[in-house]
Amino acid sequence: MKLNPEAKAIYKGIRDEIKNLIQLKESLVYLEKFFPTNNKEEIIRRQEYLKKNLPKIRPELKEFLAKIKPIRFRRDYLHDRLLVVDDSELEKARALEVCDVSSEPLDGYTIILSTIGYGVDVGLSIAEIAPELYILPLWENKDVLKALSNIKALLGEDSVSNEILVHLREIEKVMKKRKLLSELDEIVREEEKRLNERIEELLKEFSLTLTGKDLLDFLKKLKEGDYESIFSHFSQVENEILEEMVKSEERLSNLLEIDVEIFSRESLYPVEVPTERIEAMRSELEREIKMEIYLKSREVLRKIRPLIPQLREELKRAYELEFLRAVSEFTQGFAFPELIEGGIGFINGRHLFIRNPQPVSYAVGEVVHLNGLNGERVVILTGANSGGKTSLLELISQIVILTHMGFPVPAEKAWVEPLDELFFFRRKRSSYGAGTFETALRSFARSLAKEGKKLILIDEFEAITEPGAAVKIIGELLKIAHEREFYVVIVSHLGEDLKRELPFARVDGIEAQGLNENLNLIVDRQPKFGVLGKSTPELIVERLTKKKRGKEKEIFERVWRAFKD
Ligand SMILES: Nc1ncnc2c1ncn2[C@@H]1O[C@H](COP(=O)(O)OP(=O)(O)OP(=O)(O)O)[C@@H](O)[C@H]1O
Repeated sequence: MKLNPEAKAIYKGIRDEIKNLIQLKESLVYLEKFFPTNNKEEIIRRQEYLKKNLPKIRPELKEFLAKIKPIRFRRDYLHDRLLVVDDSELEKARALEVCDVSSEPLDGYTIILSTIGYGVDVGLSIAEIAPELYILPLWENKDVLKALSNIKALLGEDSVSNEILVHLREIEKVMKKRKLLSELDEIVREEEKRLNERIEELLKEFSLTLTGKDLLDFLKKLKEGDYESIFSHFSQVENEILEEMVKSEERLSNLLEIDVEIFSRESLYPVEVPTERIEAMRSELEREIKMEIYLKSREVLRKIRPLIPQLREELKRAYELEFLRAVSEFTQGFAFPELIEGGIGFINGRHLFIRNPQPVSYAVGEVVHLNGLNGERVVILTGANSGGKTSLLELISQIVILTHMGFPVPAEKAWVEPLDELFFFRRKRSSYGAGTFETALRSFARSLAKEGKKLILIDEFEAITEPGAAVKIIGELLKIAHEREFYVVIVSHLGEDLKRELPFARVDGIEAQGLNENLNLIVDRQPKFGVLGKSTPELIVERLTKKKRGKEKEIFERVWRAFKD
């Protein structure tokens, strides 16, 4: 569908509004597929797709969909392993580009894999040689798998993520160990601190027991040269300290599941584990954990590999669902328009960007469902300042654009003929002058010259030229539009003059009904069909007469009287 720049701006406004509701960037591509189209079958296809899918959307889906992220299985090169293969397989193995390959075992690798019996037996595939490339992304995205499972459950469907999650539990233990490894420094330093505190306690108790009579005893034995009993006194505390050390090491052994002997028996207090010893422990643990992760991953992957394509499908569907969810949120209370021939109309349409708008019913062309119309294709919309004329043109555009996107529209009911073009001429308050007039005239004429089904919306064309000339120009252009069977709604204050020129046109009016107690205009936004809208300057003068004081009031009173006479 062809949209001139102003119409396109309205389309973009709608698209951005939906875009803002979409929580996942991967879902945005779906929105791009809904650019307005003039193809009736395509509009119907889109409507049917949305009619089928929107009812599935429930508000509870939102929080789970927000947690969906892509699970990327990256093809990394793993430097920790060597694959030993027969000479004849070297080329094929290297082509996998997943780890170093050799025809004989080499030093310096944590994991040695082999197809010819030099290490852990493997087949020549990435899943066998580097199963972690599949399993670790799944493990790191357990939240995504859980969310997917919840989403499917809300749809009353089963998800493969449930089965994947069950199998992933098999690597839970080793993954916990891997986490501990990353915290090894803190764990050892914490134990070291605890041990030192315990030793301090022991020493404190020990010094307390040495007071008084014990001290005299001690001195006596020293004089007598009875070192044995003095040493035995000290060794008692030494033993207790050693016992505490063993306890600490046992605690670490249990936690890390390796033998731990890291506290020096040479210096008993304060205890300090040398960094090299922690590092040695770390590399031993790392080696063990890497091997265990490899073996477990391979075991798990053998079971879940066949589920991965379906998982990919489910993730894709989740992105689509998030798009649908945003559309559903945006179109709450909207209705699907009926595609008809001969006109455009709606009942109780609500402007998308006005808060609590007064619903408005409107039509151009042959729409039998609205009373008081005679199928006029050209309509002149007149009436009160700030009555809502521009807003009505916007509302018509919104309904027409959403219809051509295949979406429901903000109205109770709507009937729209599929069009080839929407042309919206918006009056720009800032730009007046010969240049503006010429540009506008040219683009108006260009739109009139081209074939196709069209809706032309014009907001106060006369504002950019003189009223007298405007009647002639607009009159002639609208005659052409009428001959070519285009639909036109034109906002104009020159209703009476234009009506004379264009007997085929309908004139509608939005009317101000008076002033309320705060002297604000009361406007009925619903245009009256076939009725010229009364203009409001009179009401504005009345308002100023009532609001102003003194000399100014006198002036406005005189002007107001002029209206009444
Ligand atoms: N259906 C509606 N319900 C509630 N408010 C509305 C409605 N239509 C328009 N308005 C409000 O009325 C004000 C004037 O609207 P708008 O600019 O469309 O009027 P207008 O007739 O084009 O005015 P002007 O003659 O000055 O160009 C805006 O603030 C708009 O939000």
